Amino acid sequence: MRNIGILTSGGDSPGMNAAIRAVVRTGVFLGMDVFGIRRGYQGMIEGDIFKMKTTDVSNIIQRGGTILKTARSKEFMTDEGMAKAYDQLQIHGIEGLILIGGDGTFRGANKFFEKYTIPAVGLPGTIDKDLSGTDFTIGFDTAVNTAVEAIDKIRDTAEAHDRLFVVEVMGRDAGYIALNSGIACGAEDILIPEMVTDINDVLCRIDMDERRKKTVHILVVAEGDDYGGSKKVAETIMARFPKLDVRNCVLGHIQRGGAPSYADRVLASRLGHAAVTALNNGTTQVMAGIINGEVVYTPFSNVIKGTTPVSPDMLEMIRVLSV
Ligand SMILES: Nc1ncnc2c1ncn2[C@@H]1O[C@H](COP(=O)(O)OP(=O)(O)OP(=O)(O)O)[C@@H](O)[C@H]1O
Ligand SMILES: O=P(O)(O)OC[C@H]1O[C@](O)(CO)[C@@H](O)[C@@H]1O
Ligand SMILES: [Mg+2]
Repeated sequence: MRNIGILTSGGDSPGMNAAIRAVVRTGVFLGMDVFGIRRGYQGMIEGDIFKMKTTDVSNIIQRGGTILKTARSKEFMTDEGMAKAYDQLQIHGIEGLILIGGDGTFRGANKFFEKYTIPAVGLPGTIDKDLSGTDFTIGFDTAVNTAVEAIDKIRDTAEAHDRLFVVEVMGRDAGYIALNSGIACGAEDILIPEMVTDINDVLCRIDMDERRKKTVHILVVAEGDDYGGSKKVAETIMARFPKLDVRNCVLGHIQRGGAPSYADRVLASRLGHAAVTALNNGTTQVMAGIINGEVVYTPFSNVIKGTTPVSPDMLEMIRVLSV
């Protein structure tokens, strides 16, 4: 393969730049021309494509965001949009694609391959870690560390005022950021989409904490939790415990930015290198991931929407440690 394209798609995640760097440098090392496609599939449709040099990826390994920019493209979900994207690949002579994104990005890639047989290899770039086929996704570690830093600060002020905080972290369909930041910050409770939230149980645990004279309560809620978000949880608690001083804090997009952690830089570098090598060897429609320390390739169709159930031992541990 002579010419390959690379794009980032869906929500950005810290470490995407490190992945772009690894892809460009591996491609050039293998004698390929690597074309950057800006703004994900939307840029592919619009022909926002340029040839990348190894120096274009200098000094980016430590930077958050994505130098290629990203987008969610409604147009790519139409036949006309895909046809325009294919035309642009033909114009630039691009024979294969490296896609850094999440489940939606890979779903799109499979549809595109069915129509136009352009081979693609993916890298898991999402803070949510809502993909099977890899132990970690690029950006997850950094996002959890950002959440931990923020929740630690919230605990300081909560302690000063004897307050209860309901903190919402990202995770549209997966509770891994909530689970891991909650454990790391000693949260009193953690609400995640993988478990049906019984609000009466949550209220009971607060009641028990009150009897034990706990003065600070931190509840970490994943945005995708089935009860309806942290605001509703906070309102329900206020209604049941009018004497408690309750605050709600939504951490939001700060979790998507910032310098990637060392773990995300290493993961991105390994997967970027592995993905280009695989594409060059004729592998297609797979996502490169790392399981138990080894690079593995999982077909896009198996990667799509995979959250692993949270182990009951982990939940039991959270209850014990928050006594
Ligand atoms: N069924 C589909 N057909 C064609 N294209 C799709 C399809 N699903 C998703 N895409 C394309 O992939 C893009 C990215 O998908 P999505 O917005 O779901 O993000 P993602 O890749 O899952 O990342 P994240 O969830 O981490 O933000 C979409 O904006 C769309 O252009
Ligand atoms: O970029 P947007 O549209 O605000 O998307 C937010 C969503 O993206 C994610 O950050 C994943 O990329 C989710 O955690 C969150 O629900
Ligand atoms: Mg997704």
